Amino acid sequence: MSLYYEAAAVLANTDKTGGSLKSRIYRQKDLKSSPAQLFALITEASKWSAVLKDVIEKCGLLAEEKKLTPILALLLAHDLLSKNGVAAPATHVLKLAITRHKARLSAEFTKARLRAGYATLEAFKQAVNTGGLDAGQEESQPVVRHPRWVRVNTLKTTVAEQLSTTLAGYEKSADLSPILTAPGSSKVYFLDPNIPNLIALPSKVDLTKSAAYLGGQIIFQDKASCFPAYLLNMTPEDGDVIDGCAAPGNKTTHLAAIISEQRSESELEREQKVIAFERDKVRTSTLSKMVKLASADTLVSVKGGQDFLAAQPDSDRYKHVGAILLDPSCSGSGIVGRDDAIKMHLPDPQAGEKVKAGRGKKRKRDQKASSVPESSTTLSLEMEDSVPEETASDDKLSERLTALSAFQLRILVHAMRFPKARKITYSTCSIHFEENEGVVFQALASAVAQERGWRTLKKEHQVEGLKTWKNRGVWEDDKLGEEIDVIDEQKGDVLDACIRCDKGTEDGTMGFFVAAFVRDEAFVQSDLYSRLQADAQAAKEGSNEEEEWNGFSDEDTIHATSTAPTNAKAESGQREKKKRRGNHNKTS
Ligand SMILES: C[S@@+](CC[C@H](N)C(=O)[O-])C[C@H]1O[C@@H](n2cnc3c(N)ncnc32)[C@H](O)[C@@H]1O
Repeated sequence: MSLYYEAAAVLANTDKTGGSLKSRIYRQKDLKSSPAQLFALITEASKWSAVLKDVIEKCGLLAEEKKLTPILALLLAHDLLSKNGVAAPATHVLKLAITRHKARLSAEFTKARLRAGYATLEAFKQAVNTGGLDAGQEESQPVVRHPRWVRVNTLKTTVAEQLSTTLAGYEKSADLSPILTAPGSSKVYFLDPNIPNLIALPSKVDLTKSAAYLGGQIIFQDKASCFPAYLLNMTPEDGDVIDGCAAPGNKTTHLAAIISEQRSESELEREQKVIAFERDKVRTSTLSKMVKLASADTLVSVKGGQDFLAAQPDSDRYKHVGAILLDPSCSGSGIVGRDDAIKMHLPDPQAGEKVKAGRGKKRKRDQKASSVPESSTTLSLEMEDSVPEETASDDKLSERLTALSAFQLRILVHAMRFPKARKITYSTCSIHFEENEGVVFQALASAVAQERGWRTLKKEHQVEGLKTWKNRGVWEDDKLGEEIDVIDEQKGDVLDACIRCDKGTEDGTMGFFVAAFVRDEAFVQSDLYSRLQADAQAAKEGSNEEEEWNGFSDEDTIHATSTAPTNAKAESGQREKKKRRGNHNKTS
């Protein structure tokens, strides 16, 4: 019988344990029931709770059964009425306490169904499962919800195919606002105008069990998270692309889809690849699964458990890398909880007394009674931890931002060292200047960026769907160190090149930031020339053995952004080579 007691204990949460419902259950070590069973019971019962609260109160169950708490009554009534019965031996005290009232509970349940306008139990279940009973509430006060963004995976299917299968019967909306306020899981969709193959659906549409989702034909990916791969604007001439921080792989598979779409149009013989680095071994397994499910495995080479910072830019392995997507670990401050916090409406223990007092009097039936009665006690349960990778903590925010931005700058500057790279996107799901524009300005001021000619991609040169995006970079005074000398004319251009998304707006996005960097072909050629010279020199000195790249230290010089790119490109390449050899010598 531990199932109901354990579920009730999780819900009562007397220890005030933090975190999502899922993490609270899965973190408990001494459970007798399976965590999956507990999670399912609680989430299912919560969907029915508005109905069951009413049913339990009308029966006066809690006044008669003193052994039952409101939570226990709700969980047991749920299994008795909408499942196959209570999962306990026939003589168990809890089972007896609920089954004694089965006839009255069933009768009230039927009345609730009919009041809500459902002729069959099946139809009633369907409405409850898809949030259809929320309609009464939402009519009086429309709630704006974060949409469910669905990227159609063009490696496996097309938008047209998905509209006629997975989304058959859905009506097209001309703009996003009806999606944001759609009650329950209304069958309406919006085709995104900025990102190709992206569809917005009402928040509560549940496609998790659809064949398309399970088969990798559609991928749940927030609109903003689709910006980096699209902004990179890959062409067949760009060669390979590195995803430097890849797991779980949303952007990796997006890149693969974009490359694949162009493959048919390309006359180049060499096939482009996505090289996906993921430092964390556990997250690598998620990445590999996602890549396979999306049918991207022939295009993606997963560098699992490998640190991008340790990748040697001059290595032959990366000689075709013309583009790099960097989406490093960040504070996650832009992430929107997937509006899937659930509410559990609990029955009022006093309701039985009122029922007894009122019994015998003719009750006026309200045919139009709301299917979601007002609740006196409601539990709100977060379903998922909203920050999947890192957990932001307010108290040490400034320290954390300093550490994160130092790492982000380091990884971005490292990407700028790949000799053939001519495009980079840098993104975070953070709202903080320090991790966003702050990193961009510091990267531009780095010796590597200046010597290699990196600059931000101007708004007017951005890919069609994003040059029209209005929300651009912001400036915050006194956030950059004094060594960064940003001159005013340049500041405006750089900020205009940066793209921001805010959460909770009519755009329906999470909080996000992305900037693209580019450099001219002359700089790329000059880098390659430097590399050839350095190799020749090294061969002459007889020290051309394989080296392990240890990266530059964090103390890499940062120059003022006003400095013009140097003409002495070959020399600068030599300097870097020497420095690299120096580092190697020190560590070997
Ligand atoms: C924000 S997540 C990336 C999300 C991913 N781009 C997507 O859209 O699905 C950052 C990932 O980078 C990984 N990471 C952090 N530093 C790394 C490094 N130096 N090399 C490779 N992976 C790294 C983290 O383990 C984490 O999985």
